[in-house]
Amino acid sequence: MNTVNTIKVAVLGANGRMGRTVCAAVEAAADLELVAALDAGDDLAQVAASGASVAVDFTVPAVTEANVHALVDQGVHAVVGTTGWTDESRARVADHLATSAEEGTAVGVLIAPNFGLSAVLAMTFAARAARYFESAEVVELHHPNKVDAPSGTATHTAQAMAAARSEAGVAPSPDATESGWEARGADVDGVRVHAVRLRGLVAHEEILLGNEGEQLTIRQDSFDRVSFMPGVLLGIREVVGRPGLTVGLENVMDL
Ligand SMILES: NC(=O)C1=CN([C@@H]2O[C@H](COP(=O)(O)OP(=O)(O)OC[C@H]3O[C@@H](n4cnc5c(N)ncnc54)[C@H](OP(=O)(O)O)[C@@H]3O)[C@@H](O)[C@H]2O)C=CC1
Ligand SMILES: O=C(O)C1=N[C@H](C(=O)O)C[C@H](O)C1
Repeated sequence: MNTVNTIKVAVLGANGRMGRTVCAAVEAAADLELVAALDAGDDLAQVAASGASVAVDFTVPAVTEANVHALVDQGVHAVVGTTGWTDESRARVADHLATSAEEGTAVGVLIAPNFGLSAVLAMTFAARAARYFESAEVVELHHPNKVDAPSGTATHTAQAMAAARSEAGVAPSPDATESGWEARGADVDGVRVHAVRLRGLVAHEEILLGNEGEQLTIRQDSFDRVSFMPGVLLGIREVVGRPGLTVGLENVMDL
């Protein structure tokens, strides 16, 4: 379907697990039109040439930042699910967007470590609960084809929990470990994050919060990549009206 009101969408990483699912979801949406499906080796100039106003990036951590800069240069809005972002790489994108806006092109970029509703809610609940518990740790569990660890979702979760704990003046989680630190997971702003890679899994996260005599466990499970699609489609529809950088779907959903 091709009407004047459709949003024209390009997908980067279109042959990947997420990219294939996004292409199918965009093609099935009456208000969206898939105009370009690009993968490794394709020329990104094809994005603007296709008439796309929004590009969705599900590629690999090594290339996603360069892709986003190229999209901003083309005046194309970006919805980014690829992981591997840091404070520094996000700041470079924010600077680029500000310069682009000053020059008259107001582009929006949405970077979300997880587009699944259950994951977004789990992260939000975890951030709210984190200051009420002495101990806080995160376990993320994924399929063994995943190239990065810890997951973007777990990193985002731990950072939000750490910020809430720091703001509330909560002491570091108690831990008497003297040796074998490699078994205690990654230290994300003081919150330990453990990564499991197991055949049969898709994407799962467990947030563990403990006090003397009690525990709160927040768990979310993504059993199928279609679960990310409502969030991705929401991001496409929203990003065109949100110039500048937005990080996290929770901000688009006003959670
Ligand atoms: N935010 C969210 O909700 C979610 C995020 N993710 C994240 O999305 C990313 C992709 O995951 P997944 O689909 O499983 O990974 P895949 O490896 O299945 O897909 C990545 C695709 O990107 C391609 N690619 C590599 N370089 C480029 C490039 N320069 N331009 C265009 N395409 C390129 C790869 O090609 P080739 O194989 O030839 O290198 C591959 O086809 C990961 O970072 C993952 O963590 C995943 C699920 C949900
Ligand atoms: O690689 C994946 O599969 C996923 N990656 C994202 C992450 O690293 O958090 C989102 C989800 O967990 C699936």
